[in-house]
Amino acid sequence: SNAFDQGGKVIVTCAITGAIHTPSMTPYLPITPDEIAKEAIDATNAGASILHLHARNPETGQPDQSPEGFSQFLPRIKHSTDAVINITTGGSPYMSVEERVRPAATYQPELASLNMGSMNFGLYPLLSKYKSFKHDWEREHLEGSRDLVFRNSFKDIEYVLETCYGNGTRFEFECYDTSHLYNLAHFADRGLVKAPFFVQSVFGLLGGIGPHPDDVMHMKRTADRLFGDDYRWSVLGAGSNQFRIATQAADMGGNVRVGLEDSIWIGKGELAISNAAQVLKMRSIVEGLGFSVATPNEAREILSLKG
Ligand SMILES: C[C@H](N)CC(=O)CC(=O)O
Ligand SMILES: [Zn+2]
Repeated sequence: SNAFDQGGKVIVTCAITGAIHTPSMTPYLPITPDEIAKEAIDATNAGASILHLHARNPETGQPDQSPEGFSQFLPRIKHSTDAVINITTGGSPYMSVEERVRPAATYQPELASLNMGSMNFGLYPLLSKYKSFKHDWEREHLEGSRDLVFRNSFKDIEYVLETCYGNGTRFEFECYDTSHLYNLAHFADRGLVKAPFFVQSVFGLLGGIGPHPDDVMHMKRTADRLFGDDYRWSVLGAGSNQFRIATQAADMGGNVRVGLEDSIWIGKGELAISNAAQVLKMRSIVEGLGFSVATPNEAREILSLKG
């Protein structure tokens, strides 16, 4: 189903910092717990109802998937907002699934991301855009992706499901291609995932499906055929495709994801100064289409979350 069936409500997810972009790419990437907490609270006040969260090393900005790393900002966010907390199990594509699932297993959030297939994860083309980096790990992070496989085997996916389902945690199913939709259908056939499925279709990440409007239509048509009314569709566009992809989907009643995890831009060649700036731009597009942004409780209703 989509906004047309959701009372004209569009769920805006904001992915605050992620594990793809690095500190030398933009001065606005939240790194420290204070920055992550403030950005998350501001994004919620701007209209986001779901916060997709990663942690980072406050000194170097390196992805940090330790429960301790998350403990530095989670309580403040929970205290200051009623946003739906969505903890990553993707972490950084260089991490093992055991390491990646620990924060979600520890904090038992309403939502956790679940990547629905293994894939090449091409970040190295970004190298040509930056002459120098503050930290050595940044260049290694990008260069290493030439030979990187983001591993999400059927066994890995089962492991995350088994680890989290008992906690009432539901999933943001990250689907980077139609094969990932079929993998989700496979787990649905096995009764290992419960409807409604929150499908986060990812466009324009090198190694996954492209950012062309036909790609968006193809993923939506495939999801409609495989899941009918049993899914809630959402999209994210990587990099400079973010707003074009989100607008196309919102026009079709789709839910959307923005945030500095997915793109550091607010417009052509213009850096976003905050996550809230992207949420506000997305909100004006959603309202311009005659829809309205869902509140956290409306999102809980639409996604059947444990609350
Ligand atoms: C393209 C996004 N970085 C996908 C993502 O958010 C993965 C996760 O955290 O599990
Ligand atoms: Zn993520």
